[in-house]
Amino acid sequence: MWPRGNPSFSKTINSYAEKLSELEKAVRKMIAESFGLEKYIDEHLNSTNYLLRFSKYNRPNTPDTELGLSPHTDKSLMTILHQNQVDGLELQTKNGSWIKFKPSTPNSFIVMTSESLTGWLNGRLGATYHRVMMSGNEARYSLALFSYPKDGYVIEVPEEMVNEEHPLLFKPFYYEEFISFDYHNAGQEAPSALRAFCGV
Ligand SMILES: O=C(O)CCC(=O)C(=O)O
Ligand SMILES: [Fe+2]
Repeated sequence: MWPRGNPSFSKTINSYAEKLSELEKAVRKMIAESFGLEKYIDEHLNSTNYLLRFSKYNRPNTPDTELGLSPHTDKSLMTILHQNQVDGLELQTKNGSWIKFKPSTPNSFIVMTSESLTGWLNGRLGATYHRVMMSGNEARYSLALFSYPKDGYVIEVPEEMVNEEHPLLFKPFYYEEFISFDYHNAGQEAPSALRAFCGV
């Protein structure tokens, strides 16, 4: 888009991503604490990379509602989404119904748990199944920050997460191998690519 670069845009986006990654870390720390996993937090947070994705969804070609993005779970640890004033994100509840995400203010974010976090927590938090549905006359813009484990970091269920009530669900895995598996087995999306990849 900018063959000679755009330092000012790049600086703004970098500082946005930096702040958002702090939010992501704070939430992941709270989740880990709620499961008594304090001793793993520093190592976990320090072995994370981030990716910020910009998306534009054109307004639908028809007066009806159109699919903007197919239902899926993200493969990351967590995803934080921020959008313009045009809604469209929908989340599936446990009973299979879809609910619309309505940000309470233009500055609201939504934090979603994704498959790699499910893997680390031995399934104790599910991955959010979500999609984008477009209606109306305006384009939708969204920014998604994905957190994911660095190459070479083994995601292994902590022993504290395994007991009689919660038997081990996942073998240790590398994120990069999981992504590659998912890429080559796109049909395995639902219910869980992770289960297909490294389920016990
Ligand atoms: O645009 C959105 O709200 C959702 C984007 C999304 O689900 C994704 O990029 O994985
Ligand atoms: Fe997604």
